[in-house]
Amino acid sequence: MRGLISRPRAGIAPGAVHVPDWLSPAQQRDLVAACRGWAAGPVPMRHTVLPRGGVMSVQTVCLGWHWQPYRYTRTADDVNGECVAPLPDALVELGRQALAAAYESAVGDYLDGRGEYTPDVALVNYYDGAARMGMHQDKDERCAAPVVSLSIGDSCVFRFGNAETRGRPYTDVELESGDLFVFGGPSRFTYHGVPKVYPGTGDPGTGLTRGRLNLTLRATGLPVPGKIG
Ligand SMILES: O=C(O)CCC(=O)C(=O)O
Ligand SMILES: [Fe+2]
Repeated sequence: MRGLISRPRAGIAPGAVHVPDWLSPAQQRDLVAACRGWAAGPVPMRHTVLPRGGVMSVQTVCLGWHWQPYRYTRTADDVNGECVAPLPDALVELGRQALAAAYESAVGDYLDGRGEYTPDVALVNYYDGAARMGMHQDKDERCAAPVVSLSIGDSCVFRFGNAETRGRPYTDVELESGDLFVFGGPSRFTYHGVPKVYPGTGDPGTGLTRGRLNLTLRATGLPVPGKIG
């Protein structure tokens, strides 16, 4: 929620930047409406089942590629076998703007050999009041391009740790609706998680009356269909 006192942008670790209130209220409303559509299909939003049978409390729908622990596929074989919806160009563009906003004049250090950032997958995560995400690394990608994370709705504690263990040292950052968090470069493989969501803290004006939405953009490094080289 936009408070009286604006929160400053913060470098949390080298390559990890928190930009509060980055999305405008209109952008948040548009993203909530779009997420509702993506959650409906062709692959419905669902709780991901982990390899040892555990079920994530967070619900997820993917765009561009379908993510399951350890792999990306074009079809959602663990859900309904349908092809995932494409990643909209508007989200790629938003990812590029996010990178520029986070890294400012240093953005060039985080771009690929072509001087670009081209995410090809978005995970849309929904947290109800009880959902959490354990400490993990985003490491199923064959590409070290930064991860862009956008938050809408209820505030949460985002725990940003270290690249060696799930434990300390870590920094707890409160992510509110509209906040951007980017981690790349030396922070790209840092363990992170969401130990707590604060129910009822989101502004219903976003269109999300309860819970928290997170959009995570990543570049998988996997081949683009129909493109050679
Ligand atoms: O919800 C968040 O802020 C983090 C999501 C995340 O780490 C992931 O989807 O890999
Ligand atoms: Fe993650």
